[in-house]
Amino acid sequence: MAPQQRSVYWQLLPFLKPQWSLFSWSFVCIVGYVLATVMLPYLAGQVTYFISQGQVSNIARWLGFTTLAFLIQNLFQYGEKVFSIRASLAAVLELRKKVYAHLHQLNIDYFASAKTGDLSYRLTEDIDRIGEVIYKMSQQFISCIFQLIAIPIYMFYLNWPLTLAGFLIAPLMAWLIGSFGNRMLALSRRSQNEISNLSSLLTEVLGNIRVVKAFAADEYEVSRFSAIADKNRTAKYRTEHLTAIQYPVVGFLEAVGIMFLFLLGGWQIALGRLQPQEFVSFLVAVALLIDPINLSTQHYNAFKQTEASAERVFELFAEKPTLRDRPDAQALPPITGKVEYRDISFAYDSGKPVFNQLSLLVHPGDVIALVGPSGAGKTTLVNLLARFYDPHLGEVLVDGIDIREVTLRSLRRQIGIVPQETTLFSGTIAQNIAYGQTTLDYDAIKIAAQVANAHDFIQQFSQGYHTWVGERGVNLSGGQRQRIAIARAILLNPRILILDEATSALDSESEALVQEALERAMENRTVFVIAHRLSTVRKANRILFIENGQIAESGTHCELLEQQGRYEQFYAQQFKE
Ligand SMILES: Nc1ncnc2c1ncn2[C@@H]1O[C@H](COP(=O)(O)OP(=O)(O)OP(=O)(O)O)[C@@H](O)[C@H]1O
Repeated sequence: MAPQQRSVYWQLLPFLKPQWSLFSWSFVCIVGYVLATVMLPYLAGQVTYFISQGQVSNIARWLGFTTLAFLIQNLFQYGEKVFSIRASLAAVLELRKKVYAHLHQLNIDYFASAKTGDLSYRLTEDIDRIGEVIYKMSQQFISCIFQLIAIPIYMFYLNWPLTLAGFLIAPLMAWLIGSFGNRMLALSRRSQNEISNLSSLLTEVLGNIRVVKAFAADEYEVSRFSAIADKNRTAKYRTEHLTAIQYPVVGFLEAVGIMFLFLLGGWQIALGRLQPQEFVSFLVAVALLIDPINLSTQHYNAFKQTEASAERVFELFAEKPTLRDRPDAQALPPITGKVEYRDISFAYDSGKPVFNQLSLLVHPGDVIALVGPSGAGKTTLVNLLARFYDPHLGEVLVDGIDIREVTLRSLRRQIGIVPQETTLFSGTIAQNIAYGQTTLDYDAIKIAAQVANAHDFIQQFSQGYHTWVGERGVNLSGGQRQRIAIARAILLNPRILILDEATSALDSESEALVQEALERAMENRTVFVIAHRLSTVRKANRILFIENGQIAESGTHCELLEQQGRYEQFYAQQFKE
């Protein structure tokens, strides 16, 4: 079989291997369980025989043996369940951690196109299904298969013509189960996609509920939701409908098979080729086969259905990060904050060049304001510095070191970023300020908050720095959130600071507090600020007017006004009240 046609389940092997000892113990218990189970028909035959002879003491003795067989069978069943659930949960935990860590390695571009709801569905529901299948396969399915092998062997030993006749129906059932399974996989793929579409829509719409409300788009959204939910219902119904057909068909065939056996058994007894107690043993063996047959049908279905989930999870591993640490990458030593862009050319995947041989030298402590029309490349310029992307030509150097030669972590830890919109994660204010740090230094957090003008408002909450924010936490105003973001950047004490000034207007008091916090944050650091405020451009050491992939003009506010070039025009439009 060609590797690409291999079942996706093969890719689970590396996650199952470390659990081999637990799986082995489970296997031992399964063998014990099946052996104890195979004893039962024989014991039932013996009990029947002594009942027919009226030998009470023998009846009691054989019933005692039967009870013991049941006890052993149940103890082994407990063992197989416990060992295999432990192994499956451990394997799934490893898989989930690996997928999540892998997602964090992917380029930032991947997340621009991927749907968050879909990703979270893959990491939760899909992986849970895989876990269930591993459990069912490693425990129940293997046990069923062993029973389906061991019990018929015993039946052959009892009376082979009867067994052979009884199993005429088996290939037909196997074929039926197989064809149901393939159809089930196709339907299940569709159903899974519909559920993940629903989850993506919910994440997108509920996450942007302000926009929905502002555009009075609630009816539009409800109808969009209804359409996808309806597709989801149809897909689910088709899967369940197939199951609804499958069980009665397989069940009916089983019933016909059993009737057929009674007929043959009666005939064999009449011919004197079979003892009545042997026929009882035979019937008990057949009864013991019903559960494994039914369960293996169910498990086969689950196995096929979950193949779609496994495909969706392993698809994520197929996404490869292009932006990663080189094998020989070293940690960036503490920097002074000198930045150089050397002959940079860069284009996004769309192919349209953003920069063409751009060069720029920034000295430690310089405050650089990036100004220019929308889409000129201001954000891209700082994205290249934080290495969210690599330039196609040229290099970005920090303190003379090409940033591709150092680890991403050591680079980003020395660059503070204050974005336009502050994201607060679920947690306390202190945890949000110290975002990404595992141990909290409350003194340092407090100092950072003081510099960022956040300490006073934080103190006003009854729980201070322990106040819960983010989802289900207190609501912070736009200005307060910005000051938390500033404190977050200050706490890292970075030599390079990137500020993306918020365009949304704050009230004048809040504005003044944010402005003051920013000015303090900028002190003694190299700062790149995507400027939207007049006060910022005035204070910058240098303004870069970016246009058409180039630094069209460069100088202080006064110098550029005197030049009466593009900046002067832009200034007249954008900044003058
Ligand atoms: N992830 C992306 N994928 C493809 N193209 C992108 C991406 N991000 C930005 N661009 C394009 O690159 C160009 C520069 O974008 P950039 O965001 O750097 O501009 P900007 O000057 O920061 O704009 P604004 O002031 O509007 O934020 C634009 O043409 C934009 O459409």
